[in-house]
Amino acid sequence: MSTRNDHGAISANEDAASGSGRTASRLPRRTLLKAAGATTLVTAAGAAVARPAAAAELKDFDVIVVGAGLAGVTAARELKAQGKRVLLLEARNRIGGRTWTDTYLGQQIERGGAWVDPLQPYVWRELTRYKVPIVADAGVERSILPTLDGFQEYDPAEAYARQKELFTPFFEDGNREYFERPYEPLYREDLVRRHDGFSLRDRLDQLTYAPEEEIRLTSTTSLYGGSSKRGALTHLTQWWALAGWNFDGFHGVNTYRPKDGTVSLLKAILTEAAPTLRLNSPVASVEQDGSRVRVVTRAGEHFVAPEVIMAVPVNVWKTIRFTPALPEAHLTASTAGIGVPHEKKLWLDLKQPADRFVAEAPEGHPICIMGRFDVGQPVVAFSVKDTFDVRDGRQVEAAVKDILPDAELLGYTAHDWHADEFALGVGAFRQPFQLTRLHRDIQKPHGRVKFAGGDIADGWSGYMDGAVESGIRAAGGKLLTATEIKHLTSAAALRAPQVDRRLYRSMSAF
Ligand SMILES: Cc1cc2nc3c(=O)[nH]c(=O)nc-3n(C[C@H](O)[C@H](O)[C@H](O)COP(=O)(O)OP(=O)(O)OC[C@H]3O[C@@H](n4cnc5c(N)ncnc54)[C@H](O)[C@@H]3O)c2cc1C
Repeated sequence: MSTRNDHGAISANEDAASGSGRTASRLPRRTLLKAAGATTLVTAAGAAVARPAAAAELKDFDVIVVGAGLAGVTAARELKAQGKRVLLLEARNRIGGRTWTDTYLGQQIERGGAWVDPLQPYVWRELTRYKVPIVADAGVERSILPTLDGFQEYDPAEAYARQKELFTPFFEDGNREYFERPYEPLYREDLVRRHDGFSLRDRLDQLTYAPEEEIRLTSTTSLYGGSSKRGALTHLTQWWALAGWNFDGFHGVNTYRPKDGTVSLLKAILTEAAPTLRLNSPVASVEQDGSRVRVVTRAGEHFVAPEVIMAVPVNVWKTIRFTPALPEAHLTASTAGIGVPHEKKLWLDLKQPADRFVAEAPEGHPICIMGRFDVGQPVVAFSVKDTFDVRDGRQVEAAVKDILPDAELLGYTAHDWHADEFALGVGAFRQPFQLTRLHRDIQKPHGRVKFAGGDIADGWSGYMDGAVESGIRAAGGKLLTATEIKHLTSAAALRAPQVDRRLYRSMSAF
């Protein structure tokens, strides 16, 4: 491989030390890490002011929100609208959590969540409210799919037409009633129960596709944790229902992005919320005592308020000490995990191929999906293989070349979300039985402690939309009615840049 610089054990080690799990083959990391060590009080406008720890001056809050991802900042804004004083505690040195606008090779990239869609009413409403400009990717020119003896190139329209035929029976068994109201996943709990125990692998087995057909589907079915056995059929079916019960809607959700990155939306919400934001403040424990909740950071600072909203990923709950202990459902969910494990997102500097393509690989391959979605952009790739070590440049190059033998990899940058201690996975994708056995209970407060996050949303759980919905719910804000959702999604579709959505490939939330 010809490299402009090598794949960098040095930067990989720095990342491991910082606990971020990110591997950057070229980015200067020292500046970032230096900033991460400081205790910083940040104004809503984003200006950081270094301050000594001063717990005494930080006690007059009505609510403490833990986690400055999309759910946390949305909750903070809703609370502000109710006249509440909010302290927002964030573990990292940045806002955004599992969304993370960064740069690579001088270009804007998203290391986490990237795409938004008019079919997603909560997040689209926020984008509209703050006039955040939206762009559409250009769509792909080539589609590369696995066959039984390698990979084959197709015209994308042709490839997706076949995938549509294969995927549609996956969800449609003549009965759509079990997700009659997709934003209320347990509205027909009686019917959902019949399906909730099935994994995606179970459904593949039921449908008895020919091996050469099934292999075209497993990049999707294994995307939720590395094996098609992990993900629940009901979660994918709910997304399918939210997308309008059709393949085009489902595939199209990876078309649009905020032009200036997801961070532009986060900043807009945060500016309105104007909480006291404290970065670099990982919370170690949450103790309820009579009428107050005490939140203690790892550094030993403590803050007290009558109410707390935990807007951290479900997978992270188990790492925080709660007194009294978390209810069983919350602990079970956190221990088993709802956020998809093992996922890494990579950005590859490929000299060849230079066109816009998408390539899918079968279950078990180190790279599930990769593609270049816009002219001149680096190639984005996703891996859910537990043994794939993105710090090892040789492994990365071998995985890429296995799919694209002529590829010329010049460099890459990656983030391992599973190794990231403040995420412990990517977005939500429930496992069998988690919807019917846990979902309702883990949305419930634990005394004076409430929970928020895209992982426990009713609608687009696993997407940014779900994070907004959940932040509104936890803060006691007004959720959208079915009529409002219908109205918003059709109006939003008209405002979105018009492109041929058949040329886009869903990576679902990931
Ligand atoms: C690789 C990847 C790709 C994705 N692609 C898409 C996509 O294209 N479209 C889409 O809609 N969604 C996508 N998602 C999902 C989406 O990003 C998430 O569902 C959403 O951002 C979750 O928001 P949240 O606020 O619930 O959680 P988070 O964003 O995780 O926010 C939680 C916050 O809590 C903080 N925290 C954690 N522990 C502590 C602690 N102990 N003390 C204090 N703070 C703490 C974290 O640092 C974080 O800032 C993707 C996610 C990933 C990772």
